[in-house]
Amino acid sequence: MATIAVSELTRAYGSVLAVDRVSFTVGEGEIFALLGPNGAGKTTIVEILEGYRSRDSGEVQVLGCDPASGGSAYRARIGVVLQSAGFEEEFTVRELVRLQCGLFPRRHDPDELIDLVGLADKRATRVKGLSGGQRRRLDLALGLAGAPELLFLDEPTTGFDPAARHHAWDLVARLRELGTTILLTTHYLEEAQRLADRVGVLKAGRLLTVGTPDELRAGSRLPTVISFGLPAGCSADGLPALSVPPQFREDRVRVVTHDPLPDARRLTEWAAAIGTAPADFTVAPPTLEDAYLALTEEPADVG
Ligand SMILES: Nc1ncnc2c1ncn2[C@@H]1O[C@H](COP(=O)(O)OP(=O)(O)OP(=O)(O)O)[C@@H](O)[C@H]1O
Repeated sequence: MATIAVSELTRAYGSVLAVDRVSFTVGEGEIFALLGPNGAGKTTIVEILEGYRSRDSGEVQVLGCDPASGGSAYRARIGVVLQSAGFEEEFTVRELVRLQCGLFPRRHDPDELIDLVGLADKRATRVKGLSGGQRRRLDLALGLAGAPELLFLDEPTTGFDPAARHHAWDLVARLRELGTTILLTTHYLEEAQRLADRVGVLKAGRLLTVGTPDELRAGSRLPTVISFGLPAGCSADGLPALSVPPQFREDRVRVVTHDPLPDARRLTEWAAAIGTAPADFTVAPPTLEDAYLALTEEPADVG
């Protein structure tokens, strides 16, 4: 049975149709990322799934319950990590985590949880002495306090430096290993590519597509870009025939191709024949971000 099953979910605020007949499922142990531009409807969907917001129509089942009527028993089974939880600044990390763990019947050991989120050396630090990234780790510890079967992560690494972001990604990977199902929202496409088993892309309340990051990249039909520096003494005329005319930018050549393999083969054979390796030869297939931008920048499908 799916951990989350949403069918034809609809929610309007006055004349704004924030969520328009959205359907998707999330399997047990899966990491699912909801993506979409500002105002696409992500928060509305997540809050309906958490049981904090009502819906106008559609079916929603989460952990076998309807969140609208699940009450506190339902909410004890989920973990919610918000973007900016307000903390009691005078509490220490350990005090806050212990208090939060005490609220749940099924709970983590507070000290293990502090270790898990990488705050072991900040156990006795007051919240007011934590950096922004450390506060986000504390957010995560508090969201995990009830050993949730399902975790909602709302933009978990916004404001993180690169090292803290990688640490958070490792942590999510460990949670996956522990079997936690995760619904993630993020504006970082690299984060979705790294973490999500599947992603759903929303725009103006409609779910445009659902698939694995690789399926979305392949489905985008965007070209691959082969680029390299022209070796000294070589002219553009000497390049082999390719599936498309190459473009020249300063001293670099760009081949924007839907047929990358034969083009790359011709170019490497050409390089071998002239005996000089082109500088910084790269083959860049479309990224999830490219596919996402192509999808969300298309005119809206009305109907
Ligand atoms: N309480 C509310 N009252 C009126 N309109 C709302 C309310 N909450 C959201 N909306 C509108 O519903 C739409 C969807 O908003 P929502 O917050 O779900 O989007 P989002 O995808 O989470 O955006 P973001 O990426 O900016 O967080 C937007 O047009 C927003 O203005």
